[in-house]
Amino acid sequence: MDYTIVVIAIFVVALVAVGGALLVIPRRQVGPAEKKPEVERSEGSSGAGATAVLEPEEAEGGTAVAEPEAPVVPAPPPVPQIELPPPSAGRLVRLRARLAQSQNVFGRGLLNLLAGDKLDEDTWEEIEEILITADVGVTSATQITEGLRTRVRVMGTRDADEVRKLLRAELLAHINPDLDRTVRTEPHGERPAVILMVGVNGVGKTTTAGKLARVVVGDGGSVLLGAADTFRAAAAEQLQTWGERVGATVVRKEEGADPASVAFDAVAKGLEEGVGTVIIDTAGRLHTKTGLMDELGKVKRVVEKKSQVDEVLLVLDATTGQNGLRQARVFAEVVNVTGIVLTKMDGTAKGGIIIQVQRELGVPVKLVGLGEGPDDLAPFDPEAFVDAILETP
Ligand SMILES: Nc1nc2c(ncn2[C@@H]2O[C@H](COP(=O)(O)OP(=O)(O)OP(=O)(O)O)[C@@H](O)[C@H]2O)c(=O)[nH]1
Repeated sequence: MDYTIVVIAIFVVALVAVGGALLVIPRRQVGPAEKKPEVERSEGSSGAGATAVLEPEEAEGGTAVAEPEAPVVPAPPPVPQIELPPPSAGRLVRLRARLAQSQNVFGRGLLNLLAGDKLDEDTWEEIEEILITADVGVTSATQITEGLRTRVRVMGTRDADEVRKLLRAELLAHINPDLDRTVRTEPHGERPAVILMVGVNGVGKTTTAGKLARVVVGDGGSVLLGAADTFRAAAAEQLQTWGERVGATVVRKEEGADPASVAFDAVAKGLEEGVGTVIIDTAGRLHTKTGLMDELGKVKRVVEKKSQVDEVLLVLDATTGQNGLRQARVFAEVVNVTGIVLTKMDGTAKGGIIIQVQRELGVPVKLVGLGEGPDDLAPFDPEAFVDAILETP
């Protein structure tokens, strides 16, 4: 009997022990699975290709329950920002400080000498030298000095303001304010105006083509750019960027393609799109005069099958002085240059080049580059230029 009671007691204890264990074990197993899997999105996870990263412990053994993936919506392609550049009017006035800064030596040097105690032979020689140093050219420097000397004598004045006025008038007369400096960008009915940019590499030709496109757009026109400088692939690339910024089509071909065919296609496309102005950048390598003549002559002839060429703008780097002038002469001999663009005027004290180049080529300076910024190209205004040189308010 006692034995039976002992056996029953052992059985009951064993039953309780097994039951308790059964109750505890399932709980432990449920624990980790209850935990929600953490899903971390990589940067920019809103777009396509977002990666769910599992925590290491879950990846090892736990049953990770991933949240349903949100439908992947591809990011829209970036819309190029089309800029609206400022109009051309008043640009030189805006950039006057830069001009005044670079031409300061030239203007102030002259004014200081003229305001000195004595105006003798030596002083007049110094005045002439300053003008020559500023690239005015020997002939013009002599004429300006003589003209000023006569005016000062006739007026019998040494008053600083009066002398400044006389110098202003003399310089202005040599820059010739009466020349027509209009850049002909206006279309002819259905036909766009065509502008050829010529000049040696590195003078800022491609940049100027891009800046000019902005001037035209800023003035309310529409533009197409032709990358006929097929010599350098980067030039077409550069032009493409300029075009995109103002929403202009750029016609280009592979490196080494025939520049004339690019120019022809550009004008044809310009007609088709109904744009007002087609600006064509050319390579104009100065390897030989005959080569240059062939290349530019062909471009011009081919373009003229579609439309007249309204402007041939010769781009010159103002910092290159006499070298630039030599280049200018060669270009003027091979193509009918209708206007000059002087770039990098912000980087030289030799603003007198304007007088010399106009005198040599008989062609007006129409635009000046005064910096690397996209809108640092201004229509040339003789009065604003002289006032900046002399810092006249
Ligand atoms: N400071 C200053 N830099 C300028 C001006 N105009 C152009 N540049 C710079 O001159 C450099 C040469 O300009 P590009 O337009 O590439 O010269 P390019 O004549 O077209 O040369 P290619 O494309 O090789 O024919 C660039 O760094 C321009 O930013 C200007 O008015 N002032």
